[in-house]
Amino acid sequence: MIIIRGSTPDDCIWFLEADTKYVKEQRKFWGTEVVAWSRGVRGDAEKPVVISGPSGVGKGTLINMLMKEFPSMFGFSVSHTTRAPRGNEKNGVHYHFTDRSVMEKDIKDGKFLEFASVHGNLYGTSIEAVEAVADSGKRCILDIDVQGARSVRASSLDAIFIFICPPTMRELEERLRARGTETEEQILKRLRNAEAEIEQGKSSGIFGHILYNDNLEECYENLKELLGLNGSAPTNHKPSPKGIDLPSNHSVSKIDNKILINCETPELEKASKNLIALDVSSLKGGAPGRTRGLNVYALDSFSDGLNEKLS
Ligand SMILES: Nc1nc2c(ncn2[C@@H]2O[C@H](COP(=O)(O)OP(=O)(O)O)[C@@H](O)[C@H]2O)c(=O)[nH]1
Ligand SMILES: Nc1ncnc2c1ncn2[C@@H]1O[C@H](COP(=O)(O)OP(=O)(O)O)[C@@H](O)[C@H]1O
Repeated sequence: MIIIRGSTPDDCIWFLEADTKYVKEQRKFWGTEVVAWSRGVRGDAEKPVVISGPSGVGKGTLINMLMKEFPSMFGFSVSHTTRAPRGNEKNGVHYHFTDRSVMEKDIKDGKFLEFASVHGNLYGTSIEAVEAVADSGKRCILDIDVQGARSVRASSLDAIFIFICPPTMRELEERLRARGTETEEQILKRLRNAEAEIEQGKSSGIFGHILYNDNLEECYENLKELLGLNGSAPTNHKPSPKGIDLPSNHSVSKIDNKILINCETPELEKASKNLIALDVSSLKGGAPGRTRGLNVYALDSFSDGLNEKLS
């Protein structure tokens, strides 16, 4: 672990990853030794939720309902795509609309957690998209296809996988047509792909949960239930932790899983709260990009609190 002096509180603690799942994965991918640094992020993030299903089944509708009812709890992973925006879609909100050449280069540079060619266009989840949601203290929702879900399943991201099924193919076709966002040719392509997607969604073992979206309200209730959101409004949204100021003069020691930074403040009156503890016992090594679970707090070294908190 290194602490960078003079950096912002959110950017001052970094970990060198040794043999974490991510490093092993990247070593295998590149066929060479890999050095990975990841930023120490205080607190933890809840498991991301991966939602898949054929075009027109209602994924977007269900996700919107969830985000509307629990705005402080969920954040959407904004994917990249090479398809053209629909009339109501905003760049950076619904998707990052991008050129194929740019996206292919970013994929090559390892910026994507997963990507797939779907209905003739390239779609992908950037590592940054998922991490940005987790940084904001929210639970990340990914709307991705079955191939993407398979890649996420094989990655270091620990997630919940949900597949949404239509009641019938006929109903799926009606929804796609009624939505009115695709040309006839695109609708037919999406319907052709839907059969294989449903087959794989049900049988591949990727998805831990399958929900039928027949009646929308019922399906939404079932979704909330499996996310543990039924009943009273959840209160487990953690406030963002406050920043810490790292002084220029300090000494560092280690007791068990706690790293203590002793700040040398010359004035006695300022010398209470002069010890910062970094509890690394719950670290989740695990880039991409971040090591989560770091617990940082100030200790008053002149009180019994020190012994209490360290015992
Ligand atoms: N693998 C992958 N699939 C994605 C991503 N973003 C969207 N998709 C999937 O691409 C498919 C087409 O999405 P879209 O063009 O928005 O059409 P819609 O499903 O009819 O709303 C859907 O199955 C999405 O779940 C992504 O980042 N990665
Ligand atoms: N249970 C449902 N019953 C009827 N229409 C639905 C239901 N769920 C969604 N829809 C409608 O079907 C269309 C496709 O839904 P959408 O959320 O865009 O699907 P997806 O994101 O899976 O492509 C939308 O017009 C939506 O309002």
